[in-house]
Amino acid sequence: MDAPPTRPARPATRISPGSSRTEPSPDAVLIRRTLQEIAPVADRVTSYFYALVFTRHPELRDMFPVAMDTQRDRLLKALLTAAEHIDDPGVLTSYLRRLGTGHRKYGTQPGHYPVVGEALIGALARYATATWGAEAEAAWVRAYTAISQTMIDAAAEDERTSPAWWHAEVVSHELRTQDIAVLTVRPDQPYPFLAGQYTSLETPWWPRVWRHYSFASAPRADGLLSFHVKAVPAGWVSNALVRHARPGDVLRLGPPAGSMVVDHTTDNGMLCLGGGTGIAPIKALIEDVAEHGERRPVEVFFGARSDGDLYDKDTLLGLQRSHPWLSVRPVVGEGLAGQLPQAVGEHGPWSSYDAFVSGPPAMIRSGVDELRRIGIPQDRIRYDAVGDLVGAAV
Ligand SMILES: NC(=O)C1=CN([C@@H]2O[C@H](COP(=O)(O)OP(=O)(O)OC[C@H]3O[C@@H](n4cnc5c(N)ncnc54)[C@H](O)[C@@H]3O)[C@@H](O)[C@H]2O)C=CC1
Repeated sequence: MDAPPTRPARPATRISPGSSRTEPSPDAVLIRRTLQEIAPVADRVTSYFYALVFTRHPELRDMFPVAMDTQRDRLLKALLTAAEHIDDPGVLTSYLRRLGTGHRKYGTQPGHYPVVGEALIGALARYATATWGAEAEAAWVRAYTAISQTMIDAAAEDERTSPAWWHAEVVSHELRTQDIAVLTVRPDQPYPFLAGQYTSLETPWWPRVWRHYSFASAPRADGLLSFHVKAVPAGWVSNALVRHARPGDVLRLGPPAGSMVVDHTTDNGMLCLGGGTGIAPIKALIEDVAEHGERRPVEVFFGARSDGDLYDKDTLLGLQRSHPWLSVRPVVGEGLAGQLPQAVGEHGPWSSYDAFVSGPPAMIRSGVDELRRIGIPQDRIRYDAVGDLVGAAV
């Protein structure tokens, strides 16, 4: 799941606009103006921000991966995203709380926040020269103080009930295709999560490089967790997991996250689109419905580029045989922008269904568009853009 960014219509973990205020506050106006000004030079702002952090506080360098190219802008991006939505406390608070608890696994302490705040202000002052001044600085200081306090409080609260991370030993590694492996791991402590959620994962081969993976099973009585991993070109973590991981290796897991979960208070039908290894959390959702003894219709479309890529077809067809309420339709095609959503459009009607979409970012985008087109309201379409969680909040 070393996946590129996406911009779906209702990301469960992304901050979206929607404030009840009609007029932005003066602080929000200044913050947005600053953000607009730095947007064209975002790369330089990012480099300068990290240079400030590491030159002033070299001891913090060890908290970040050795090679920062893939991850280096996550922290800054998260902070800028949060600041942009400073007027939207409802959405912002839950985002920041996740960000705060998710940072526990990096070893983040309350004392680190002022360091980051200084670097943030330093980088903005240098690159947003047209907007910068006493007022803009005061607006940013207020925003950052609120942001960091929410993160610190959430981390402190989480510390009372959860570890900062879990160790998990690989207990099985099954190569399903040349590039796809199914890994099962045993966490060292109970790991509570909901079917459809994902976690962040670090391998021993790439310390401090974390990637998101969805759980491929609902919570199990034996506590084991499973993941479907596809080795993607230049994907350090995914290649390590597919080609090097063996039983006995120990990974680290962050906390669970994501809202692509089953609402057990309704018996609406479920329409699930899973593309490639995006079928993993859909399989977890099916198991969840089966365990709850529900009889709601579950219709799954499993998209893959070729027959060989339908690596989990037998498991899904097996589930279909044991559950009369479940229907699984494999959809195969090469490079097919639009084919999976089209298959959904051709069946139906779906207007009384809840929808779940999981897969590559472009598939999520076109899938969500198609689902809306066939009449499923936005608020009944669930997905987590796993490859593109703003700021890698977990
Ligand atoms: N919770 C989630 O959203 C999860 C997402 N993923 C993501 O799923 C992806 C899986 O990668 P692969 O197995 O290589 O998938 P893939 O690239 O082989 O594509 C899988 C399916 O999606 C379809 N698809 C791709 N682009 C499309 C588009 N623009 N419009 C319509 N359909 C499109 C393909 O035709 C195929 O049917 C990764 O990006 C991974 O990060 C994986 C697990 C969970």
